[in-house]
Amino acid sequence: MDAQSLRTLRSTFAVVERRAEHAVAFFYSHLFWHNPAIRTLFPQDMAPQRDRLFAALTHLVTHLDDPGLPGYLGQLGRDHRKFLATPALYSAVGASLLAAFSHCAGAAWTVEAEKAWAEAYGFVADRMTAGADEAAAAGEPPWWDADVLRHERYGDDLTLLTLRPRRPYPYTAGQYVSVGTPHLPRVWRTYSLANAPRPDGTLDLHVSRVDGGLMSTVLTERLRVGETLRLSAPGGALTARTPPGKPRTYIAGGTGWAPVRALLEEAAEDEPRLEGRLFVVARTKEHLYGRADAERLAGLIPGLHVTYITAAPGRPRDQATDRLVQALRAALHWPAHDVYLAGPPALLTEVTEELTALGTDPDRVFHDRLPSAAPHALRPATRAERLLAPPPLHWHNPAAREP
Ligand SMILES: NC(=O)C1=CN([C@@H]2O[C@H](COP(=O)(O)OP(=O)(O)OC[C@H]3O[C@@H](n4cnc5c(N)ncnc54)[C@H](O)[C@@H]3O)[C@@H](O)[C@H]2O)C=CC1
Repeated sequence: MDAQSLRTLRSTFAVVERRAEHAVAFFYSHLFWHNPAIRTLFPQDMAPQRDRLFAALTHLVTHLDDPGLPGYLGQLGRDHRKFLATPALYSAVGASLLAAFSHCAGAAWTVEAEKAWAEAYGFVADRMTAGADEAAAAGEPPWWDADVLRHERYGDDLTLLTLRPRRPYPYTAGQYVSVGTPHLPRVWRTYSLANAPRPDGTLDLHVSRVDGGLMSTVLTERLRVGETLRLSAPGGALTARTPPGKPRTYIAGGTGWAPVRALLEEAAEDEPRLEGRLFVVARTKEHLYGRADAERLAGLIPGLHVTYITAAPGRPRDQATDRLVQALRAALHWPAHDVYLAGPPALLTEVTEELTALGTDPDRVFHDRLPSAAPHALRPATRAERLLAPPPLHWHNPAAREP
């Protein structure tokens, strides 16, 4: 896409963004009015969906010149096979998107703008369809059914699940998966896989119950051993990439422990002599559910130095992050370290900023931004928030872990 078209896309988007609520309402009304059958592909509660449209568009508009975008879109298309997304669905979404933009952009909707958006959407749809076709050609199913083998609760908020997919489920330690359950038709939420691939194919998920959260409440309170969950193709880029011999730091906040645990399990197998440090952060001592596992892994990786951090009793959970920042400041040699980071978005933002100030190369701080677990607003509150939390293209990917 040429520079002029990029400018046009961004300037029209800036206009439409100011009327985001109206644009979203127009988009879905147009889509469902012209394609009534499509409504059944979306969850009953459309409110979280509305956020995702603009989160997705923001991601697109801010990443159009990113060389990683085609690969990302291919992966997204692969993931969208779980919705049984067809070429007809992609065209219908494109037509309604352009209709919503032409309705809301006012004088900014010029012939050039229409051309630029049609081209951009065509590119997105083509890359996603190609990703889906490649996965289908490789014999990959649209989703994997997985039986629940273990359902273990820790207090009111935390549940550890062990699943056995009925077909081999290939993934890399550190990746995440979208999970669906018959209790909540067409609703999907992302969870990190909490173990490195095992010979018996079983896998663990750590679920933190979000107040008012649909999926996390069902997985915590209603799911039983013997039930079946659906898993989408794995995704995410929090995978090991540190050259042998280079020191590294792992930082896990809350259930962000899940992908870090998987990475450490893999490292214990592949590179047990690594030099590194691990910070495990939790809102209270009772929430430090990963401690026994962390000790076990540190036993297998003698060069791993572990620090546990919690908030003081009765203090808010983010006090633990203040304490973490103090501990990070006290640690040395940041420019030499690769950093693997997982946890709530606010923790990721704060820690990334701090690490940059401490001299870590920002390109060597690895994390995925799972969609926020916070209750949704119609759209995220600030521009910075939207830019910092670009989830997958959610307007047809209800894969977010939102209530
Ligand atoms: N791959 C990843 O990055 C993963 C991310 N997550 C995310 O981690 C979160 C897990 O939730 P819980 O286990 O309930 O964690 P939590 O809410 O108990 O928080 C854990 C720690 O994160 C920090 N934190 C939380 N809110 C903060 C805030 N507003 N400002 C600064 N620091 C804050 C605090 O240090 C807190 O002790 C979810 O948002 C989930 O989406 C979960 C698994 C994997």
